[in-house]
Parts: sequence; C-alpha cells; structure tokens
Amino acid sequence: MEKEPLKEPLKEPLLKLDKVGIRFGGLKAVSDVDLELYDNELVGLIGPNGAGKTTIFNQLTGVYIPTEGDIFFRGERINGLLPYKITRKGMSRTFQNIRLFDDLSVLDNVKVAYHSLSKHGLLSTLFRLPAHFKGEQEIEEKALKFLEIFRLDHLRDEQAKNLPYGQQRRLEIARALAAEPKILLLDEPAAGMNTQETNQLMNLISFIREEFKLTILLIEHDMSLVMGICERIYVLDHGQLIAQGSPEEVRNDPKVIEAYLGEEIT
Ligand SMILES: Nc1ncnc2c1ncn2[C@@H]1O[C@H](COP(=O)(O)OP(=O)(O)OP(=O)(O)O)[C@@H](O)[C@H]1O
Repeated sequence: MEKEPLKEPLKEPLLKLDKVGIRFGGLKAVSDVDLELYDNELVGLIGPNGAGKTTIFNQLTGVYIPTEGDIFFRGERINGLLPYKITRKGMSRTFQNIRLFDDLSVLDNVKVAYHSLSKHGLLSTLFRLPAHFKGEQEIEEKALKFLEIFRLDHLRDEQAKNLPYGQQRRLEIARALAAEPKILLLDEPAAGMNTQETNQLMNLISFIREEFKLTILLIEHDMSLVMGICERIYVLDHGQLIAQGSPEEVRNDPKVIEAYLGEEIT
C-alpha cells in the first residue's frame, strides 16, 4: 500500500490581530493593524512617538477594548475580556512607567503575581489550611528563583522604591514572568538605562525567551536593542503599520526612514 505523504502541520499563530483599531473620540489612535506572533518568537514593535505602540499593548491586555477588528490569543477571541482574565490566559506585560508596589519588599512584589494565579483558593488562605502554607512555601521558592535569575535575590527584603531605576525595571520583568505567561509584552524595558545596563538587559531578554519558551513582543526606542535581538519587527506610524520584516528589511525601508526622519536609526 502506498504511504500517504506527510502533511506539514499548519502553524497557528499564538496571537493574531485582525484589522484592529481604536478610536478615542475623533482621534483614530490605531487602525487596521494585522499582526501575528508565533511560538517562541522575539518580535519588535517600533515607531515614532505617539505612533500607537502602547495603545496596542493596552488593547492586547484588556485595558482598552478595540473599537474595530479582533484579537485572538491561542485561537480564542479575547476582545473585551478583563485584564486579569487575559493575564490568567497567559499574557503578561511591563509598563512604560514602571508600576511596582513601592512599599512592598522586592520578594513580595514577585509573590503578588503568584497570588493572583493561586489555585489554593480563598478558603484555604482565610482558614490557613495546610494547603495555604504549602502554597506559600512553593510561591516563595519560585519567586526567589526569579530573583536569582534577575540578580535581585540579595535585595529580597529591600523596599522596591529604594532600588535604582535599572533594578526596578528588572524587578518588573521578574514579576511579569512570575505570572507564567506564554506571551510577554515589554514596553520600553531599556528606558532610562545606561549602555551597560541595556546590554545586560538584551542578554537577559534573549535568555528568558529560551529558558521559559516564551514569545516576546518588545516596544523599544533603543534601536540597537531592537535590531540586535528581534527576529522580526513591525513598524507603526500614525496608528498604522507601515512596514514589517527582518531588522535588515525594516532598517532599509524608505517608509520607515521617512517616518523616523530626523531621528537616527542605527
Ligand atoms: N486614553 C486615551 N485617550 C485619548 N487619546 C489617547 C488615549 N491613549 C492614547 N491616546 C492617543 O493615542 C495616540 C497613540 O499613543 P500611544 O501612547 O499608544 O503612542 P506610543 O507609540 O506608545 O508613543 P510613545 O513612543 O511616545 O510612548 C496618541 O495620540 C495618544 O495621545
């Protein structure tokens, strides 16, 4: 009997934006955006100030509901889901303006992410049942592992607000990772960092992508960071995608050069 030829399995995108747009009153901040992310990719989202990058993150994470188009995550339409539900489905993020619990310790900032996912339930926590203590211990061990990866373990008891800026940024990424995402959205992770810190961050982002088999979408103004680590890049201008492709393709695209006129693309 003749063998059936092996069929290539269809590659489904992990995240798919289908003609996504949003309007704020008269302003169309984002329009007609098609974007796809696949397993274990590291993809950049760039564009001049006000292009709509953060607005896309806000739509992906349920902060804003798109007024046009659809967002599919692992095949499921997620428009309009509440942010915590989207986090639980496996998407977490960091913010352009760092959002930590300033008065909590470094360790507690990471543990908070686990509590939001806790499977032990409110009852076992309220009545301090054995499951609660076992859960607490597990959570602490896991949180400490993340702090080690981000070289913050020696600061575990320090209040988050006392950390220098670069370490606060790393802590925010550690917390986002602790929510065990499939997709990690990083909004300008290198903002405010010096060159040495930026280089260390580049290595760290590549490392966590491999280590945790993550898909990462990265908004970044630091072009050397984006061009250095992303396999693909999407370019937004005035809310619309104007280019996409490899760093090389994007860097040489006349539309991108024009959009960045006056800014240096290195
Ligand atoms: N809640 C809102 N209400 C009204 N306008 C908004 C709102 N959120 C964003 N915008 C507008 O949408 C546009 C895109 O903003 P967005 O912050 O997404 O740009 P960006 O590409 O992230 O810019 P930057 O690189 O400066 O952070 C801007 O014109 C902004 O003023």
